[in-house]
Amino acid sequence: MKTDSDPTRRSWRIAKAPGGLPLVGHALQLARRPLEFLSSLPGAGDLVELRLGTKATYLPCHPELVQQVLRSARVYDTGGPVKEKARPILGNGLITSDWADHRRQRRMVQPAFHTARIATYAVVMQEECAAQAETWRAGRPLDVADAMQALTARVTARALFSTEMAPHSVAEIQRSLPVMVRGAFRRAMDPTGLVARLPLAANREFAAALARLHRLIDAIVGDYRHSGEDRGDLLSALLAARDEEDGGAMTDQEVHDQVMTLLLAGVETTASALTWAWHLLATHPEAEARLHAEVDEVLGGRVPEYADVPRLVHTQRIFTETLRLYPPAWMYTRTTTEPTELAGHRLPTGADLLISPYVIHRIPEFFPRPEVFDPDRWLPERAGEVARGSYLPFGAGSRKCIGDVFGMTEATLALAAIASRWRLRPVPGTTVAPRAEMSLTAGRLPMVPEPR
Ligand code: HEM
Repeated sequence: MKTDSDPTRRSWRIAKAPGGLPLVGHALQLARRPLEFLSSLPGAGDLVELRLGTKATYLPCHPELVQQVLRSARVYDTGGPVKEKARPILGNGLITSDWADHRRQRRMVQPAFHTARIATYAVVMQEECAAQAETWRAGRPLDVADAMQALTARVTARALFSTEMAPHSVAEIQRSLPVMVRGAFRRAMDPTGLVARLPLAANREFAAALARLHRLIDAIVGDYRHSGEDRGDLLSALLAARDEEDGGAMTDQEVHDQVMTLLLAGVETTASALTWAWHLLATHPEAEARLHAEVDEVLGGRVPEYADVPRLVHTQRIFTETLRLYPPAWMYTRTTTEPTELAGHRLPTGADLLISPYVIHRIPEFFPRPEVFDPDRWLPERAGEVARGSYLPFGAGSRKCIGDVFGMTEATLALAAIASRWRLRPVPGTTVAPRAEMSLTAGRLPMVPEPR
């Protein structure tokens, strides 16, 4: 990896984003063409000020500045209007909690993602990936986005709850989660808060889906609490967690909020990235051929399992590179809790910052030929080309994705299980363009499976 130059001696370029309008500032540009607009800003400076309405908001366009923000979680806390809108949906879990409470929560949830636990969840991943590959029919087009969403919803739900309640709960989560995610995104994007209050069918569907999910999670948490067994799943780990400082357990409401948070954070992100991976493979035959060669060699026709993951190195590099080009968490926010200084620029309390892995991952200074899908840029001998701290699909610091290993393992197993049986071909005439929604999605992606 490249090393940093001394940040104290650096002279940072501070700039204002061009083209703001009176009253709305840059809000329309951000709402209409977020990826194009944000990606145009690193050319202007290392720290760029834009206005959302009348409020100054900052986009750090250099990895050192992004790292500084993400690693100072007390000063740059999660916050702002997006978090306030997420609270009624997610309650007070890892994503919505403030800095002080987050530390305690993270300590409690972390053991559920311990390597030994991931190995257990990998059994579910292995079964579901093989089952997904089984349902496809040669020559019959399928919506890959839909298939990947179904796969990751089933994996996450079964990793969470492994009991006899699983079939019903998995079906309910598959039905209600996408409605909940769409509704949450609409609310996050509406600065007025009015859309949520209109008597629209979409709002009624959202409220019903949210109520069903809450009821389901309440019932399952109640059942687990009653039985007291460790079923080896995520929920058992959450219920068993004890705070190392005060020995306390999480309340049912706290566990409930963590479960909602894990569902919202874990399903669509992994599904979007997997969908992009299939699109990239179909349009990059050399990477696809090497994937096929690797899965044939490592698996020899077997269903992939956890122990295979370390040997599926090209498969992992494909997913790593997919996350660079199309990071599902394309933008997230922080708000300052006290006056501070970034890049030598004074920021007041309450200043909002936008962190965009999508923007950083496409700056040529940090990723040579950034538009090119090149899984080999992650070969150990080429790792020096990538500037330290510039690869951010899972964030950084104390709020870094808790499900990063879970997601990587799931995606590696899914790519290997499916690629060992199928080659996915694009349906002619389909145009694919990234859509910056709750995740960075490809929208519907019809493809035709061909047996290998
Ligand atoms: C490829 C898949 C994934 C990507 C790209 C991704 C990305 C991210 C990012 C960027 C963050 C940090 C956001 C911030 O700093 O504000 C995050 C946090 C989080 N992710 Fe993931 N994630 C993925 C998969 C998962 C999975 C599978 C789970 C759970 C099963 C999960 C659960 C969470 C949780 C709970 C948080 C909040 C962590 C905290 O604040 O302590 N994610 N994720």
